[in-house]
Order: sequence, then structure tokens, then C-alpha cells
Amino acid sequence: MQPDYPINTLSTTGRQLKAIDLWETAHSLGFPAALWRLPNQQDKHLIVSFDEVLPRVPADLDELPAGFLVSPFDNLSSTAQTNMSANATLELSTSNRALFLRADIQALFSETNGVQSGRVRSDSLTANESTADKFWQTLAAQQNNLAAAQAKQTTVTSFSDPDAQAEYVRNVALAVDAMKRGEIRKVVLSRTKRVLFSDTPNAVDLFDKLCQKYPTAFVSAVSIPEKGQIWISATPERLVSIDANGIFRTASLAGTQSAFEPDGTPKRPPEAMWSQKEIEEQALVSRYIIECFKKIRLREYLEEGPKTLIAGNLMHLSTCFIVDTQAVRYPQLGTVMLRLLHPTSAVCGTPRDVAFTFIGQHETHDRELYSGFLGPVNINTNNEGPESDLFVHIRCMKLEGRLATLYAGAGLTEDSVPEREWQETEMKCQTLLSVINNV
Ligand SMILES: C=C(O[C@H]1C=CC=C(C(=O)O)[C@@H]1O)C(=O)O
Repeated sequence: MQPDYPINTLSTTGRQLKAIDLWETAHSLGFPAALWRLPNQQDKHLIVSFDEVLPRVPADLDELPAGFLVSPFDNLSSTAQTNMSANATLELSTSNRALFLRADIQALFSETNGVQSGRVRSDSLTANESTADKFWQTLAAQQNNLAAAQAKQTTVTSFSDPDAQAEYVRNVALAVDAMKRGEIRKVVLSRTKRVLFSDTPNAVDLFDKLCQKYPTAFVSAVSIPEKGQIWISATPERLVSIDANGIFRTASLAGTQSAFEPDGTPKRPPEAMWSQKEIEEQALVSRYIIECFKKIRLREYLEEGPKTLIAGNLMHLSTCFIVDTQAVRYPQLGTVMLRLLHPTSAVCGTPRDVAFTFIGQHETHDRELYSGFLGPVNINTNNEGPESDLFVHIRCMKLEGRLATLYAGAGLTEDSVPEREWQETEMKCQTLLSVINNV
């Protein structure tokens, strides 16, 4: 890895280099890029990969170099052997379905007291140097035009889909029947909503607006040119994190209500009232996580919660699970838990495989990257050691030119009321729609 350069030394126009410059240059060359901001942080990160077709890899945090991982929902690992002690390796079948954006160019944008700064590096060890040269030359040639791309104004129109609500409600009723018959405990059914922009929207602008509006979310924009897609999200749900000190974190998130009273005043989280159905729905996610710990005989975890958590326009119940991987001598815990956890009961259901089949039989859309997982892997921001932060890919949309497809699901139990579950998915769509409608 070359040394870091301050971003202003790379500007050819006197204007400071911005995330949009790197993003648009990557786009024009057909290179994938990922832009993200971690929860409760200011720094924005961007990487560009020089792989026009992304490698499909197993989600192995111990093997992958620095980069950004994006997994589809349909990426199940089956357990070949589960009764292992905490310091033995668990054998899971590996599936090569996650897309990996290697950090050929890596940039960090910070802001302190309104002053923008940052640094950029390109990885000459892994990247083809002539490709890197081409990238910087293209950037220099384009920089003057990029300010114009940033200032684009767009309006949006919703597609009317008159059958969507009836179809969703019917499927929820079928799920409730299956749960009453005892075939499933919980299943998460999702739906889509499509909107059309008057002009191709600026993904970096949308990303910046989401960062501003949702400071506690993991906000990201991922451009995948081979699919002609950009995925944008502001997710509240952490799947697996390993920090520089080897601290592992995961969380169970479920149960949904508006964060506002009907008159528009914000609710106070400690005073939120949760129904029996929502408490059970979230407890099932926690139990699922604990079952995963049991499979590897890990008992030394800290459990905090459930607590009410604000996620933009919504509130959820959340429980955090923390493990010191050095103290328990389990350095591969992140990789092992990632494979065991996905897809959690927050996006699939219980029992997992029965719920997965039910989803495949009843949802008419392909979830693709919605309800998969995504995030930075082995990124060493301040030379403190590599960190990985993977989140469940919810509150997201897929952008294909001017068309945006939003995805939202609701966790169902036998006490679900179909119309209410539909309303819940409408509220979840609002997380992104409220920003889209104001670009
Ligand atoms: C599946 C989604 O949310 C999950 C996370 C939190 C609360 C949920 C719920 O209350 O149903 C879902 O399990 C989604 O936003 O599409």
C-alpha cells in the first residue's frame, strides 16, 4: 500500500477532491465503488475496485484483504459439523455468493468544525499500476465537469401497483395459517415499491442526505456496473463487527413502531410500549443468536437489552451481544458467526430453513441484495488494526438508471394482523422515500 496522500494534493483544478470525483470517475470507467459511513461517526469512506466483474467469494473475514463485502439474501451456509469447542474450527459449507470489492483505491473524507479534509491511497501491490494511472488521468480530465453532475435536481413519481397490497395481505394471511398449524414460528415477508426519477439521480447526493438525516444508521451506496445497479441504504441493523481489539458485536433487532406520536411529536424511547407480539418477535431473533453461540459452545458473551432503539422514523427493540475474542481465544469468531447467523430471524424466520422455503414460495420478487449483508472488511482506518463491520441490508433500494426499487419486510408471527403488517412495510419504505422526495 502506498503512503496516504492528503486529498487536496490530488486536485488538478484547485478545488478539493470530493467523494463524487472518485465515484463518477469509477462509474465512467465501469469500476465498482462503495461509499459508506459507520453509525455515529462523521468520516465517510470510499473504495474503488478495478475488477469490472466482481469476484464471488466465501464470506471469510480471516482470508479477505481490505475491501467491501456485499452478500445476497440467498447465501445460506449449511453446517456440516456443529458440536465443536470454542477454540476448534467449525466446519461450514462455504458458498461463494458474496461480491467482493477489493480496495484498489481507498479514500477517507473527514470534517472537523466545518473544515473538510481527507486522504487517499491506491494499493499498488494488488492493483495493476497502469489501471491506477488510467484512473487518475481520467479523474484529472473529468474534474471540471463533476461539479455540474452534483447539482442535478430531480423529481420522483411512484408507480401505481393496485394489486400489491392485496397480494401482500393474502400472503401474510397464508403465513399466519401456517404458523397456527405449527409449521413455522416466525417468517419475514417482504415487498417492493418502485419509483421513477425524472433524471438519473446523483447517488452521492442521496448518500450525503441519508448520512445527515440518519446519524445512527450505517449508510452506504454501492455501485455494481456489471449489474447496472447502485444499491443505497440506511440500515439500523448490525450483523457482525470485529473491532481492532478483537471485540465481536452482533445485535438482534425486531418489533417496529413509529418514532412519532400521531400529532408529530417525537416519542421518548424509554416510554415506548411494546405488544406481546413484538416482544416475542424480537425474542425469537435473540434466541436465534444464542442458538448460534450454543452451536460453537460459546458461553462467554455479554447480553445488553432489549432496549428501544430509534431508527430514523421508526423504533425497534434491540439486544446487543458482545464477545472478547482474545479472552475466549476464538479469533475466527467473526467469520464463524457470520456464516451461522445469516440470514437471521430478523429477515428470514424460525425455523430458518422452513421460513426460507416459505419466502421462496410466496414472494414474487427476487430479494437480490435486500436482506443480505454488506459492509467494510479488514479496513485499517487509523493504523490501529483492521476492522470489519457488516450490516443487514435493510432500508435499502436498488437504483437502475432512473428506476428505484425499494424493499421492505415485516416479521410475522401467528398474532400478525395482515393490514397492520402492510402498514409497517409502508413506514419502512418512508425511511428512504422521505429523502428521495427531497432530492
Ligand atoms: C425486514 C426488515 O426489518 C427487520 C428489522 C427490524 C424490524 C423488523 C420488523 O419489525 O419486522 C424486521 O425484522 C425491513 O426493514 O425490511
